[in-house]
Amino acid sequence: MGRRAKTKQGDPAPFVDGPGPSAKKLGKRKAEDEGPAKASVSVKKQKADGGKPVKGRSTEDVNVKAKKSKGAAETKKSASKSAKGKRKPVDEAEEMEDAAGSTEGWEDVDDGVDLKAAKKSLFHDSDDDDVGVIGDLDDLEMDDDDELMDDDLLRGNVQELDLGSDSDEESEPAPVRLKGKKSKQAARPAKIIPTGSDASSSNEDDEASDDEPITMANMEARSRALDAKAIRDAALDIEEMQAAEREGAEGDDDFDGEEDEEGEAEEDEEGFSLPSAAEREEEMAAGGPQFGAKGRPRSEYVAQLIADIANYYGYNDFLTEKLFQLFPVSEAIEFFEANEVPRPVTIRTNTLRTRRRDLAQALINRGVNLEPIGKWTNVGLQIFESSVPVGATPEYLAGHYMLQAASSFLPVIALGPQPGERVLDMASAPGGKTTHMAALMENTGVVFANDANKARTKSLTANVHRLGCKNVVVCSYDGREFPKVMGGFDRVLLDAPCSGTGVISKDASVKTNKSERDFTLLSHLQKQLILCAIDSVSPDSKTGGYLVYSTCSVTVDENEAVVDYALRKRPNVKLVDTGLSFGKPGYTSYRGKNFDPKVNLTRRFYPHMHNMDGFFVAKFKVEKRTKVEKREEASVGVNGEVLPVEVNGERFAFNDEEDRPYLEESKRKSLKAKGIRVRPRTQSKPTAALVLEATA
Ligand SMILES: C[S@@+](CC[C@H](N)C(=O)[O-])C[C@H]1O[C@@H](n2cnc3c(N)ncnc32)[C@H](O)[C@@H]1O
Repeated sequence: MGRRAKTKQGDPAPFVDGPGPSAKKLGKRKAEDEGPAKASVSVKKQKADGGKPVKGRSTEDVNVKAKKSKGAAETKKSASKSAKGKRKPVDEAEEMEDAAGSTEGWEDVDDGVDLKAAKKSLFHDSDDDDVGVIGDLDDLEMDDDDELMDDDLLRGNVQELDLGSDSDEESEPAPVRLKGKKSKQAARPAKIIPTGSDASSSNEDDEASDDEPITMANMEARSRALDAKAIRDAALDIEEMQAAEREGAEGDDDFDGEEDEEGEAEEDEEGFSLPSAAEREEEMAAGGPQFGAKGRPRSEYVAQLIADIANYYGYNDFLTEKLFQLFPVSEAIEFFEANEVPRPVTIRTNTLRTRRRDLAQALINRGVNLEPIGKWTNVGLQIFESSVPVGATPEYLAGHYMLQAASSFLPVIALGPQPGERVLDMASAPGGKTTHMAALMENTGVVFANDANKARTKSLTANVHRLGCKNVVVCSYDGREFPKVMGGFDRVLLDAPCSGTGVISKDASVKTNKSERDFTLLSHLQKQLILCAIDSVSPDSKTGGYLVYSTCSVTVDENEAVVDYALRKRPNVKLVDTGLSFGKPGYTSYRGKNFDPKVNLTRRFYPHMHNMDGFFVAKFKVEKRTKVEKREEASVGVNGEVLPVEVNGERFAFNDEEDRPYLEESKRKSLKAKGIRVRPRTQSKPTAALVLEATA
C-alpha cells in the first residue's frame, strides 16, 4: 500500500516569487531556474514528524516547526496571528511587496481599501449547482488538471479530500471550503521556504525523535521515519556512487594503483585503501568496478531504490522507473515527495466580469485569505484559507472567477490570443483555458472549443455560460478530424490528452494505472493530434500563426518526443520562445536520444520546483510551406497508419494488425461519445467502415 493511503495531506505551500531553489539543495538544474515558488517538501522533515504530514498542517508549518528550535519566538508570533483570527491579506501582501521592493503582482488593488472592515459571511451550506464532469473520461483515460480543479474541488473541503481515491465524475459536486481560522496555514512564513532537505534542521529533529522511547503511540510513526531514512540513505549511497564513478572517470591517471614512496597504496583519512593493480584487474575481469557491498553493481542499488520508492509511495514499478529516470537521484525523491502534497488552491479572475482587485476585495470580505499568485500573472489569486466554500460564493456563481490550477494559465499566456482572432482549442473540456482565452480576446473574435468527449462538453458549456463568454462555439469532434472540419485558425491550443503524471497529487490513481502500453498509445495519439493542430493553423494569419502544445504530464515521450516528431514531420513549423518567465528548458537529449536543439525553447514545470502541477508547454510558429521543402509524409489518419514511436528510447513502428483492436475500440468509444450507435463488440465492423459512419 502506498504512503498516500497511510497519510492525510497537509495544506499547500504558497507560491512565492523569487529565485528558484538553491543550487546546493537541488543541484545545477534548480540553480538555473527562476521559478515563482518552491514546493516545501522533504523526506527528512517528515521523519521528524513521524514520517507523515500532519493533517491540517501545511508544509510551511512543517518547515516552521523545523525552525522552532532556533526561533521559537517567530513561530509563536505566527501562532498568535492565527489565534487572533484570519490574517490581513493585504497587509501581508504589502509586507511582501516591501520586502521585494516592488508593488508588482498586486498592482490592481486599491491602496486605500479598508480591509479591516472585511466581514465574514457564511456560505458553508450553499449548494453548488455548477455542472460537474459527467460521463466517462475519454478512451485513453485522459487526466484533466482543470477539471480536477474546477469540478473535483467542488466536491468537498480540499483539505479533507481523500486524494487517494478516484474521483467520481458522476457524483454531486459539493462546495470547496478551505479551513477557517483554525487552519495552521495562517502560520505560514512569507518568504521563500527553506527546503526540507536542510540538513541541519533535519538532524536536530532526527536526534530528538531517536531519543524518544518506543511506545505504541509512536511506533508507526517511527517505522515510517525509518522507511523514509532508508530511502534517503539509499539515494545518498547512489549519489556517492555516481560521484565516485565520475571521480574515477576524471582521475583515471591517479587511480591506477600507483603506490607511494613507501610502496603502500594511498589511504584516505578514514583508512580507505585504493585497490592494488592486481585487485583492479580482478575487478575488471568480474565486469568492472563494483560499488558498495562486494559483488553488488550500482544497477542493483538503483533497482533497489526504485523498488523502495515504488513501495513507499505506492507506484507501480514501471511508472516509478520512468519518473525516476527524469531526475538526478535526490531530485527524484523530491519529485515523488512533492506528489504527496497538494498544490496551492488558486483561482483565475474572469476579466470579462470583474477586476482582480474587486474580486480580491469581495472575497476578503467573505473571509477568504488570499494573495496574488505571482508577478507572472495579473489575474491569478492564491487562496490560503477561507471560512466560506470558494466553489460556491456568489462571486463564483456569477462567474467572477474560475477555480483553476496555476499551471493551467501557462499555455494560454504562451499562446497569447488577440481580440478579433479566430482560435481553436482542440481539446478543451471543461474549459479552463477556453474561458481564459475568451477573456484575453475580450469576448471578440471566436474561440472554437472542441472536445472529442461529448459528455465532457456539458461542463465546458456550463463554464462558458457561467463566465459570460460570448465568443465561444462548442463542438465535439475527434481532434484528428481537423483541419478537415475547419482550418485556417490564427492560433490553436492543443492541451493534449495525457497520462497526468504532472497531477499525481490530485489524482493518485495515476500511480498505479499507467502501463507502458498507455504511454505508447498516448504518445501515438498526441503525435497525430499535433500534426492536425499544426495543419489547422493559418500560416497567412496577419496577427498570429501560432500553435501551443501542452500537457499536464512530465514524461519525455508525451512532450519533447512529440514536439521533435512534429518538427521532423512539418518542416514549415519552428519552435519559438514561450514567453514564460520561468520553467526548465525541455530536454534536448534524453537517454541516448537527441532531439532538435530548439526543443530547449520548450518549458517544463515541476511540483517540487515550482509548487505547481507538473506541466509542459511548447510554442510553434507555423509558416508557409515552400515547394523546396520535402514534406515527410506523416500518417495521421485514424485508419491504422504506421507511425514511428519511441518506447524506452527505442524506435519501432506500430503494427497495424496488432493495434487494430485498440484503434477500433478507441473509435467505438469516440462514436458512442458522440451519441452515434455502434454495433456490439462481437459484430464490430472494420475501422474504415466505422470512420465512414462517423463522418456520415
Ligand atoms: C487535458 S484535457 C483538456 C483540458 C482543457 N484544455 C481545459 O483547460 O479545461 C484533455 C481533453 O482532451 C479530450 N480528448 C481526448 N482525446 C481527444 C481527441 N482525439 N480529440 C479531441 N479531444 C480529445 C479529453 O476528452 C479531455 O477533455
